Amino acid sequence: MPKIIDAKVIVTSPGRNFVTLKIITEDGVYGLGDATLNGRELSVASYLQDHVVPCLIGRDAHRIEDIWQYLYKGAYWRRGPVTMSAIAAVDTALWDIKGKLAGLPVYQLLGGASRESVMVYGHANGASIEDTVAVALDYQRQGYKAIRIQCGVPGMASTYGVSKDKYFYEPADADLPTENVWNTSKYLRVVPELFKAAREALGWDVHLLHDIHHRLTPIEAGRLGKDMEQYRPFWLEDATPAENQEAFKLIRQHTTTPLAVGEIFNSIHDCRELIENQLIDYIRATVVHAGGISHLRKIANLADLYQVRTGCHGATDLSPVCMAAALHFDLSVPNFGVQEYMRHTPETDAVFPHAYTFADGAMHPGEAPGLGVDIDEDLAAQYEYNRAFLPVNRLEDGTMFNW
Ligand SMILES: O=C(O)[C@@H](O)[C@@H](O)[C@H](O)[C@H](O)CO
Ligand SMILES: [Mg+2]
Repeated sequence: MPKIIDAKVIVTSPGRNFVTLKIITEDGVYGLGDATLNGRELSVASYLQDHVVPCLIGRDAHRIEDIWQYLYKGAYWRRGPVTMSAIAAVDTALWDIKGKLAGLPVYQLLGGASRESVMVYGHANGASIEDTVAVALDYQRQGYKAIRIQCGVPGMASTYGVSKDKYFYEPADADLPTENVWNTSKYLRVVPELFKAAREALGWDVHLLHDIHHRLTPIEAGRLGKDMEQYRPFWLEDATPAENQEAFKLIRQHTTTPLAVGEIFNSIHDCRELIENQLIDYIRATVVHAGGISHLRKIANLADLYQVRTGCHGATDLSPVCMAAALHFDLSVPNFGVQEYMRHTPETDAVFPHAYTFADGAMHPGEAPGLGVDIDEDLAAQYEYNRAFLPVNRLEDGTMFNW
């Protein structure tokens, strides 16, 4: 058996923070797993270092499901983003090891490719409608078949999803949370205008997506969905906070615009009600925050029964290790929908050399055994952890609101 003899937690910050688990077996084969929880990174690093690593030593790296159950049931305190990100890191690293030992890319172990490559969506954002459309046109020229569009709201100083740098969006930008201001009625006016302008400039052959970031009430979301139907969005994401999943019934009653939810979900139990009641069209859970490849497959299998497709979260705070794992998963599942792809900076790519590639609006995980992603530990050591927070959001009268 490939016995686990060591596991290290590597914290690095090549432009932003990443936590990576490296599991090493007796014969020197190792695997990597992403454990990054944006803005709360060190809690997962400690969970792994102090509470998980000691339990891994001496175990058979081939027994992925057994180790998953051991960590999940054994912790007693089930679920939650910290626990599930830590378990995800172990699970991902073990799939990487299994692939390397088998001499096969992970997608082959998951049943093989269900498609040639996976469609990804890029982020076009700008301060104004014109800026956003110009960036979206650039994405279209680069071959993207799906583009998320977000623009600044007139009369507001800052808006979620609109960054200083047009191409490298990074919301965790300060060592104490930045405070943003929000006005729903101004926002509700600008989004249909943005989509109208984008359809006029980009045509109808490209998929257009939009992220609401949990900021609407169900009835506001229903109205926006209805206003947007004429522009045929691919999806509206996170229309309303998803703790109250009943809310989606109200949205559904009012619109046929497809709905996507789930980037902050961490287990199948968060997804189940929305999927079984057919209240969503795309499930956004991904490898690092939802218990790893093993657990995400269970979510996808449940979703497949209800024609709900996958749309894995793929922001820059998910490391290239998560991106690689997501691509192997995407290539294999029957009910794949789309994969989010926000490019990492060259500094991040240098720390995590990887086999995955982008061409013609789609990505492929490559044919390297395992996940096809590595970590340059010497380079990683040069980038010290940098405390960084996601912003908070207030209404104009000062009320704390959803970010
Ligand atoms: O859809 C998305 O990519 C966003 O919602 C993310 O940028 C999200 O805000 C960050 O990943 C939070 O860490
Ligand atoms: Mg989102």
